Amino acid sequence: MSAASPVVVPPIRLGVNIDHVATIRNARGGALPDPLRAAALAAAAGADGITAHLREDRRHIRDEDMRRLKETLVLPLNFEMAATHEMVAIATELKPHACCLVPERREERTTEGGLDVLAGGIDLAHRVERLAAAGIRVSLFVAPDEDQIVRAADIGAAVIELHTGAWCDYRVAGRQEDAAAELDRLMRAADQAVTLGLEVHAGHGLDYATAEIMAANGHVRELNIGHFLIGEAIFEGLETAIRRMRAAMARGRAHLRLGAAA
Ligand SMILES: CC(=O)[C@@H](O)[C@H](O)COP(=O)(O)O
Ligand SMILES: NCC(=O)COP(=O)(O)O
Repeated sequence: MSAASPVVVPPIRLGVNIDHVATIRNARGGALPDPLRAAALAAAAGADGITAHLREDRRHIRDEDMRRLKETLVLPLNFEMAATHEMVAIATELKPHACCLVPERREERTTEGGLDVLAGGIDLAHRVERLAAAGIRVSLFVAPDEDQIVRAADIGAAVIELHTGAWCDYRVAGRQEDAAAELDRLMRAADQAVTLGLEVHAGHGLDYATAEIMAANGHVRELNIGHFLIGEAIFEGLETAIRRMRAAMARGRAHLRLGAAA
C-alpha cells in the first residue's frame, strides 16, 4: 500500500505598496514621512517585495523615490506604471524586478478598473516586449475578464494581477450577491490564467479578511496590498499590520491545505 502523497501548498508572497506613505508626505510638501523608511520596515516585518506606483501626475511616488528604492531596497521592486512611452523609458533604465502595467486616468481617485489589453493593440504588445527584453518580469493589472486574460497571454505577459477592487467595494457596501458573483469571476479567472501559463497575483482594496480569502486559492502566488496596511499602521504600527496580514494569508493557505487533504 502506498503512503498518501503529501499536499503541496505553493507559497504566497506579500508585496507591500508604499504609495500612500508618499501621499501623506506630499500633503505637506516636505520629505517626511519617507516611503523608503516604510519599505525598510516592511522588509524587516516579513514583506516579500515592495510595490510602488509612479503615476503620470506624480501624486504620490516620485521619480526620485523609484531611484532610491532601486538603489537601496533588498527586496524585489514591483514598479506599477501606465503603459506609456515615458514610463517604459524610465523602467527600462531603472530595471526593477517587475513592472505591473495599470490603466490610469488623471481624474480618478484610485485605479478604477483593469487594463484594456485588447484595446492596447500592437503598441501595448511592443511595450511588454521592450520591458521583457530589459529583463523585467511583466505583469498586467486586469479585471477578471476571459478575453483580456487570453490577450495578456498572447502578448507575452508573464503575470496577471487580478483587480480585486470591485469585489472589495461590494463587500464594504454590503452587496453580498454582487460580491459573491465577483469573487466567482476572480476564482474562474485565476484558473483560466494558470491554464494559459500565466502566474496569478491579486490586489487592490484588500484587507485582512479579503486577503485570507484570496490566499485560500492556491493559484494566487502574490498579493499586493497598500492602502489598508498604511491605514492600519496609524493605529497599530506598520510592522504589526504586516505581521497580521501575513497571519491572515497563512490562514488562507491553511484552508487550502485542509481542503486538499479532505
Ligand atoms: C494599481 C493599484 O492598484 C495601486 O497602484 C494602488 O491603487 C495605488 O493607489 P492609487 O490608486 O491611489 O494611486
Ligand atoms: N496593485 C494593487 C496594489 O498595489 C495595492 O492596492 P491598494 O491595497 O493600495 O488598494
